[in-house]
Amino acid sequence: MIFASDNWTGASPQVAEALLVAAGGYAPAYGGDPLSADVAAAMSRLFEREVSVSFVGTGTAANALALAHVARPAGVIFCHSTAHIAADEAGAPEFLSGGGRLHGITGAKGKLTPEMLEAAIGLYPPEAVFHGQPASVSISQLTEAGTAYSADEVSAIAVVAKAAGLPLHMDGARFANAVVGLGVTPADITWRAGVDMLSFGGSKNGCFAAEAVIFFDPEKAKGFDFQRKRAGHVFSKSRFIAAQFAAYLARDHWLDLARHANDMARLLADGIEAAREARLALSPDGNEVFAFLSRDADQRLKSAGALYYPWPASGLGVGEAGEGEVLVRLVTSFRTAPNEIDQFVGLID
Ligand SMILES: Cc1ncc(COP(=O)(O)O)c(C=O)c1O
Ligand SMILES: C[C@@H](O)[C@H](N)C(=O)O
Repeated sequence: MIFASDNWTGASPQVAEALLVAAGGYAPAYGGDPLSADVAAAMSRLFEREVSVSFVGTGTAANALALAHVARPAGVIFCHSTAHIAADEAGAPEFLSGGGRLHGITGAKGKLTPEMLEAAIGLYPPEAVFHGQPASVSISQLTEAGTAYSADEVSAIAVVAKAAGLPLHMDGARFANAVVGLGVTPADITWRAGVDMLSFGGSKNGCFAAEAVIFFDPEKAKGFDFQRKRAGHVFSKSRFIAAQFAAYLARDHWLDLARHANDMARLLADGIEAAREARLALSPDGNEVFAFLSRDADQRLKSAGALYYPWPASGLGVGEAGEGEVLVRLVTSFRTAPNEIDQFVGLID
């Protein structure tokens, strides 16, 4: 019963096999290999328009470098207060952007609302040199609450960002889970909805370490690779990141992996809803389940070897844990087995 994080999960056999095949022979270094070009073409097909694709090694690098690329002096990056860029990246966005600051907005279910974003931007009038100047907006898809923005919700955020002249970034560490959960195309919830830059994550969903920054207008990617190089993310053997993505995207393998993870999360959420010693905090849109467990159930689960994290209620908009309860995050993955769910549910019933 491993529900700590999809960061704990290994790699898909198809991705592993592709990496072994790519290990043979020679190939031009630093992105000049044919496989890297193939992946760029595959991503353009996937997003139904020409896109630029830049590989990086972690989701944090993808986020921080994308936001650094659009940074401004005394720039302010608007995001959710629980956003990974605010809570779990050790100041990488601020550091790589040369001192940009994050302005956290606490909308329910891990989401920004257009109204809250507009109000926050309004706190930084252009002539107010003391407060800094708006630089960008970043949303997570899935959010850190395991929820997904609908295409209309993304569009509404983009309208406010564009009205203020701000680029919109999407942290897609779990983008695959959002696409499957929403039943939409990748284009529908990105550039068609006004997203300018996407951190396209593969590491949590079956790759070893494969992340990419996608610009939906390749013109706006000019100069980005200098950001990437000086942060040490221009890979000498780029073909090994490319090989992972090639296998990941082939025949929609990435969606199959995410679909299984989401299905397991739904199964888990249904079991929690029916249980006597647990209650669901939020209905999952992807592969993250937030639940209140009784402390007795929490103890029983841990004694049985279940692994998961307690989770702060702030930003979820679900209220605090009651007396004798604990709020936890349960993350499923492509490797989660139905019998793990059955075992977990059997211990909270
Ligand atoms: C929502 C979200 N964004 C970004 C990241 C960053 O990824 P990494 O840990 O690879 O830097 C994570 C990590 O799990 C995440 O959960
Ligand atoms: C840092 C931790 O939150 C990680 N991003 C995860 O989702 O597991």
